[in-house]
Amino acid sequence: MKPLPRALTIAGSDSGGGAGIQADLKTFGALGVYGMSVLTALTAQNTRGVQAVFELPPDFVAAQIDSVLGDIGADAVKTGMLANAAIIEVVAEKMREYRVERLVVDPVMRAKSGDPLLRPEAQEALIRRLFPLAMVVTPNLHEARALVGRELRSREDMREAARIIHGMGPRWVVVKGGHLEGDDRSVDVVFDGRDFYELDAPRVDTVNTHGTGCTFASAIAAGLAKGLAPLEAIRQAKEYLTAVLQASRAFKLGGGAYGPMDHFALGKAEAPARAASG
Ligand SMILES: Nc1ncnc2c1ncn2[C@@H]1O[C@H](COP(=O)(O)OP(=O)(O)O)[C@@H](O)[C@H]1O
Ligand SMILES: Cc1ncc(COP(=O)(O)OP(=O)(O)O)c(N)n1
Repeated sequence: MKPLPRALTIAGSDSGGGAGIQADLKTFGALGVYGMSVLTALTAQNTRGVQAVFELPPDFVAAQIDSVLGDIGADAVKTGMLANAAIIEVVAEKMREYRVERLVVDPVMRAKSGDPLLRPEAQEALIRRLFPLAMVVTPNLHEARALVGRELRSREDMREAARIIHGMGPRWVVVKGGHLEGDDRSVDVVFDGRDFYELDAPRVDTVNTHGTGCTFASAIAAGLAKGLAPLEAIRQAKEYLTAVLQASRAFKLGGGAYGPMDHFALGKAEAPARAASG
């Protein structure tokens, strides 16, 4: 029997279940990957926003990584909310110690609600300590803007940002276009240091976009854990995310502006068809 691919997420908890560790583990499960988690912070969060954040001690983050990578191991690792510079330092040190090759860094800075998830002074540590270890980094437009220090309004701006961020060390950069205004497509720009690729998908008309970034980065990690090449893992992640967004449109949870997705909506949509044909 083929061993189950293993993926680890190092991220914060979203008590509302839409983003963070919860979205990551749902994505791993939906994509047939054995998921593990190292918590960096707890958030009291729902569809209305983030009400409170509790950052875990860096030593405890290190202990969790040792428990998982010292015993079970991982075929790919994904980072999400890292909260502060001390946690970033510890995570980077452990990625080196365990020689993690397939590392996806989602440079989470704030939630869609606008609430901060990374201390501003920690951005430097993210760039200097973690980016050089990353196989793929996945900034959204706001994060890319903060990383390169200029406004991004067009695809051309996204390409330029991808080029600059690539210079910070990662092998692949995906600048996500989910927040680009006035576009009926949802286009992400991918750069590997030589070539640009555009991942083009229809923009899904839905309020259920909470956790799209976490889901996308976890799906890339799942693909890498299965042994896919980076570009193929990125393409498949985009397809998965678009399909889940489409299938989750009727989902309604909470009273806030952005609802969560239903990661298992695809399986449910297919179930009656399978039963009918079987
Ligand atoms: N309404 C939408 N329809 C289709 N794809 C979307 C939509 N919103 C975001 N995406 C896609 O979701 C992924 C995550 O992007 P984004 O929402 O920008 O990230 P984040 O959640 O980190 O802010 C990207 O592939 C982006 O293109
Ligand atoms: C605990 C936690 N981690 C990350 C995020 C950000 O998630 P993201 O996928 O970028 O989704 P939005 O927050 O932008 O909807 C989070 N909110 N909480």
